Amino acid sequence: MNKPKVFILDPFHPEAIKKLQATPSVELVRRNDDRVSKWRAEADALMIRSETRITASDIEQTSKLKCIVKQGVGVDNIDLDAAERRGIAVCNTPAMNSESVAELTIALALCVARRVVEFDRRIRGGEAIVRSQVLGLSLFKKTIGIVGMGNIGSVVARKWIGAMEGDIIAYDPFASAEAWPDIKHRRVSDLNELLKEADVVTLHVPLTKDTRRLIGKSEFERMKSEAILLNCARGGVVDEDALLHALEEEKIHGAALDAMEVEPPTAKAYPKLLKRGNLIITPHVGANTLENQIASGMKVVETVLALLEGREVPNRLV
Ligand SMILES: O=C(O)C(=O)COP(=O)(O)O
Repeated sequence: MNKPKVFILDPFHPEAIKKLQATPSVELVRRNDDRVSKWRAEADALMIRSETRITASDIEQTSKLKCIVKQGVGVDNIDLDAAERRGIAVCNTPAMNSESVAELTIALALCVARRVVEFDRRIRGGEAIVRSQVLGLSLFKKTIGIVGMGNIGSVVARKWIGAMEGDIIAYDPFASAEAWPDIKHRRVSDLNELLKEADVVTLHVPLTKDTRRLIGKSEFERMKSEAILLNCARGGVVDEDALLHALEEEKIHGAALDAMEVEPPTAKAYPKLLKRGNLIITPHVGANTLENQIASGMKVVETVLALLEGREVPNRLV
């Protein structure tokens, strides 16, 4: 009998690949293999991250695909309805990257507040900054507004309390009122209330039809003039034209984006945004820590092997 074939379509940590190579019951087809384009016809299992898009048409063309296992949380790059129609299991690795994404979120908050990247850029550009003429903002005891109080949002809250001793306002229409009893936070049912009161607004929601452009022109109008916006979630959640306008008009102190509508973000795609001094852009690396890549990669492998053996897994979405 032929061994089930596992196709790896995105970059995975070598530890995870080694583990699969050492599993005699499966055959591995890696991204650099010529056969990789044949995944629709030949794959029993797919391993992906958020780079590869799996459309309804891709799924309809598959002949024996049993599962798609996505490293990370967001599954907006997979047509879940099409997978469900074909009885293809889709799994992710929930909560595994929370610490890494939350760390980057806090790092970006501090960098924007204290203008770290802006100063570095200006100094490298040859400017002799007069330090008495530049001020940052302190985040000590400031209020963070967390939009999406799930696994990642809750870790951001813990770190915020630990590092800044600040308050938490959370907006999450899907979390139960009893969620996170050990984290001191105030839940609001109106996003506007959070936007009005938060010194830092941070987004930790999936990209869905309800969250697309959640933060647009009127939301920026409601934010404090010293507010910082952080997006380590998905590009589509922020209206990027409205953000550009808010930064140009100095309606907020600054922003940081680890996720953008066009990735990788380039000067060609974002000629004006990339010129803003009060904006930090990172290339969707919230989950890119060595520790998380190893742990999450191994979790994906474990999930694929379980599904191919017909075992149930708790991280199955459809
Ligand atoms: O967890 C997610 O959804 C992420 O965005 C991380 O995706 P990545 O594994 O870095 O492609």
